[in-house]
Amino acid sequence: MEEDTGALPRKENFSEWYNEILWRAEIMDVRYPVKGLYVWYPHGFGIRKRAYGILRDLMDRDHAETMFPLLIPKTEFMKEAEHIKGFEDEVYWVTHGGTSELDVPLALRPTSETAIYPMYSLWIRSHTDLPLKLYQIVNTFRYETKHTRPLIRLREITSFKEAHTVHATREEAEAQVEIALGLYKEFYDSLRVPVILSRRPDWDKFPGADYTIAVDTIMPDGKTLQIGTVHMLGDHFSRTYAITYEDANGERQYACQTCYGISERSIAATISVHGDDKGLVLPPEVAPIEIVIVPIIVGKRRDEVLASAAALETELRDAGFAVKLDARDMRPGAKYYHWEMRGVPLRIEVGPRDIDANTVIAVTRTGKKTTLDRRGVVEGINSVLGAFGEDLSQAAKQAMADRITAAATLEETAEAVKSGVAVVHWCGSQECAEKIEAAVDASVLGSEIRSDLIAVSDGPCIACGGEGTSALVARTY
Ligand SMILES: Nc1ncnc2c1ncn2[C@@H]1O[C@H](COS(=O)(=O)NC(=O)[C@@H](N)CS)[C@@H](O)[C@H]1O
Repeated sequence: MEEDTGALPRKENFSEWYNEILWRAEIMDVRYPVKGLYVWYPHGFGIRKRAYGILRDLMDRDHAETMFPLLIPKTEFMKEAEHIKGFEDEVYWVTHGGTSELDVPLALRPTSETAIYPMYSLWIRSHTDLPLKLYQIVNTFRYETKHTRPLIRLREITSFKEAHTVHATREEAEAQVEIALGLYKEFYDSLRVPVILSRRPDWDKFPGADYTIAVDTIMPDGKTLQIGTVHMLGDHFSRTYAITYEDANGERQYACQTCYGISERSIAATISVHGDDKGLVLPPEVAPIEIVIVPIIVGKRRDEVLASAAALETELRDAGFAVKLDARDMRPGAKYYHWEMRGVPLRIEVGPRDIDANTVIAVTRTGKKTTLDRRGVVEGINSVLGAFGEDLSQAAKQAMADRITAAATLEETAEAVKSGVAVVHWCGSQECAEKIEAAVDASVLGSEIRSDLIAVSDGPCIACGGEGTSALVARTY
């Protein structure tokens, strides 16, 4: 990769900062010659690998991972009316195999309900087959006509984790919605990304679902990014795809389902929420390189310093850290710049003075400097990295809190959404939502808000004065 040493745009110019950080920190190459498709650089892929490793650990608690085919026959895809309506403008179709036309066109999965549920119908016979909880991490394809953006709005979603669960009763499915939301909360806590949960208005729910609960974060420019969704499907799809089971009394019942998805927007949020003017700032949990060791070479003690640094690298690697010794023939400052750009959480400096004092200097990516005893250095580093992660969580939470404003009128709402999220009272009607959206040029995101940064209350709808409850209004990605 060509090394560019020019300064990054300031993060306050978020759009320019985001575009530039993707290549300067070697996340994605956006030069692939198909709109909405991008290429992972190895460093970016390393972040994805670790983030999705955490996601898999969470999902594997009580789901099984599998993989369904990419191509979906039009006959199956066209069965669920609402689902089709929601996706017909976004589906890619395969119409030929080689030079011969296919008798049934095949859809590239935009999401996999219509691939999976015909198989669920074959697999599920009795209540003893339930609950069934599967997920897959695959690429999906959506012909997005809005502005495409790497990691945020893709035409090939390369990291689409979709879970599809089947239950004997609606109560169980409702409980699964809560479990899914808990898993997503844990996942984003690991990424140190604060989230707000809310129920999407009916016109914004997943096509074919009863209701959708969304997980949003607030990006540095004040716009929200939907970084996960959980859908209660009820028996809509089980009726369409004949997913039935025999209950304990031998009666045939329709199953009740949920599905929930996360994409590489999770990576976009991590990069955007934590990054600064010097580049990426990665939580230790997802950093491809957690620690970089920089030897401070001073004249005649060069060999001694390099040997000490190499011994430290081995000890830290054996302790399980993703550690790298940067012994390049380069000024330390240039090395600091290189690894700060790539978001390495911790730098360890080793020089002659440190060898004499039997210490090392630990400097976190956000500039906190600690002198650690060389003996017990692993414990020292663990506590420094733990504190660093907590600091990231706190800073991100404070940044989100600073962007949430209670608004009692349309004017106050219009002001608040310029820099973040407005919390307003809304009666829940589509008519008032449209009035609010037209007046403030932002979207009614959702109600039934769950966030420890927002106190939900009742009050007069800011559009009609009727009985309302707290709802989110914001500009969105
Ligand atoms: N074009 C896109 N690019 C990147 N991420 C996307 C895109 N479209 C949706 N997503 C992400 O994928 C998540 C799940 O997508 S979804 O349509 O809401 N839900 C589903 O497809 C369900 N079948 C979940 S299994 C969304 O919450 C959003 O975070």
